[in-house]
Amino acid sequence: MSDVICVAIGVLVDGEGDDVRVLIAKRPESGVLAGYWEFPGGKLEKDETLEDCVVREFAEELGVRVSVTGCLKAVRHEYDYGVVELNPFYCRWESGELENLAVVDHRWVKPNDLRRYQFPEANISLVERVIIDLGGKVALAS
Ligand SMILES: Nc1nc2c([nH]c(=O)n2[C@H]2C[C@H](O)[C@@H](COP(=O)(O)OP(=O)(O)OP(=O)(O)O)O2)c(=O)[nH]1
Ligand SMILES: [Mg+2]
Repeated sequence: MSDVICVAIGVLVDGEGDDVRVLIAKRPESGVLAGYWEFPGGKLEKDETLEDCVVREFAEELGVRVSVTGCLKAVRHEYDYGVVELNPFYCRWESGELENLAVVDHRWVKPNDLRRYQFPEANISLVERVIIDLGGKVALAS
């Protein structure tokens, strides 16, 4: 069996209660999962922690510095090009302004509206988890 592609992704959360929003980004129109909406992130590099990876990817893809506030359960999914392990983290914004550096679009969406966007198959259970986590008045670790 070929190696698992290890990926760290971030659910960047802003606001609280009824005003809570999460950031989603649109993948480029070429390459793997072209044009799908996603949580920003990417492949783990050598000698890097998953948390460092997600922070680096937000800087590279969207030009912002984020910090990790929590983690979600990892999910594995088999695509035709290989098995991907998504390691998701809750993040919060620290500094910088969002720019579409390596994504083609980004949006702040209400958790309940996430289902309107086309995410990769691997994200389906994760999207439901995020809606549950952010749907209540539960304060995220800060
Ligand atoms: N970033 C991200 N990747 C996802 C998500 N869901 C999902 O199945 N993937 C897959 C697509 C890819 O096979 C893999 C991560 O890919 P990526 O294209 O973001 O990797 P990367 O940023 O390191 O990009 P590159 O260096 O290969 O250009 O995970 C998601 O929500 N976010
Ligand atoms: Mg990426």
